[in-house]
Amino acid sequence: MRIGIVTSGLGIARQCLRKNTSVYRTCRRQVTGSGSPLDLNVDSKTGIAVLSMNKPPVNSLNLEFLTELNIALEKVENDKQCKGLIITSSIPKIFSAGLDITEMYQPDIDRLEEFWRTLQDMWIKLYGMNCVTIAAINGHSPAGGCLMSMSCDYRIMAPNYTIGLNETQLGIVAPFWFADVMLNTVGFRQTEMALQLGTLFKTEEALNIGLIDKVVPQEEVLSAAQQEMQRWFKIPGFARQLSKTELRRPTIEKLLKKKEEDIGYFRDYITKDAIQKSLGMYLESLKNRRK
Ligand SMILES: CCCCCCC/C=C/C(=O)SCCNC(=O)CCNC(=O)[C@H](O)C(C)(C)COP(=O)(O)OP(=O)(O)OC[C@H]1O[C@@H](n2cnc3c(N)ncnc32)[C@H](O)[C@@H]1OP(=O)(O)O
Repeated sequence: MRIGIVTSGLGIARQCLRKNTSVYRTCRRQVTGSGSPLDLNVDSKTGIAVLSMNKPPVNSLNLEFLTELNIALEKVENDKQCKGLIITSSIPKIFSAGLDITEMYQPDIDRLEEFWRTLQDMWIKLYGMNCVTIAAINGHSPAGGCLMSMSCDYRIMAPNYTIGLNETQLGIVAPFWFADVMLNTVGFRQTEMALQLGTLFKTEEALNIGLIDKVVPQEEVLSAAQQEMQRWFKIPGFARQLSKTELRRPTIEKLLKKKEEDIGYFRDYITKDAIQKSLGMYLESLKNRRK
């Protein structure tokens, strides 16, 4: 089954979310053309869903894209046929460039808050997914891209890319829940160094510190993820799921308790003059890189 979801504005996205049971039908109908930022393929035989991000140029996470991701995650979670989810990218050499910096630079405040809330929701869903989740990292994966990868159960990455929480290099700070996920993944010492230095790890370095679990050639990333999934499927689902929930629940609950506070903190922090200046300079440096 091939399902695509188009980004034709928040209206449709919200409509899909509200009428959750008809999401499949509604979205399939919309999809026929090209231009969908997400491809969701569910193989009913294997029970594996492949969610491929396809938002040129760099799969940056803006409000609309995060909304689409939320819809897709919800669909997978509600689909009794789906036992596993692989997240990957259709953009050559990029998994995801992380949060769309233009959402945070000179923002409209209402949209900024909605953006952050939607990101929180996406992370809560992904980190807490009952089904097995594997990140097939076939490109660079900085900041928000790294958060998405770390939120999966297993990470397979192609060589010669970078991954990490590089926020300090932008002059900003990774939120506590980004840091918590990294802590849960690689431990305190690696996290305190990586977060302060804003380290972007090369694939091999990421493997060495346990930020990713396996390296395979670029063209094998997806098939390796499909293969890995079989190992997880052999474990009785309920026992595996409960083990995951027990381990991840405290981290999710920490954010759930402070969701509104976190949105306010983010808004006040991001709109500070000094932070706006840093973001503006970083955006400029990205644009000038190719000159
Ligand atoms: C208390 C809370 C505090 C705040 C917390 C905020 C947490 C933030 C989390 C984040 O995720 S911030 C984003 C961090 N991301 C990055 O630093 C990645 C930046 N991008 C790159 O390094 C590179 O673009 C790339 C991903 C390695 C790809 O390189 P490539 O050479 O293939 O493409 P580019 O020519 O650099 O980019 C093409 C195009 O896309 C624009 N762009 C790239 N990344 C972003 C982004 N994250 N947001 C918005 N736009 C981005 C880039 O400027 C180019 O634009 P044009 O010049 O074509 O207009």
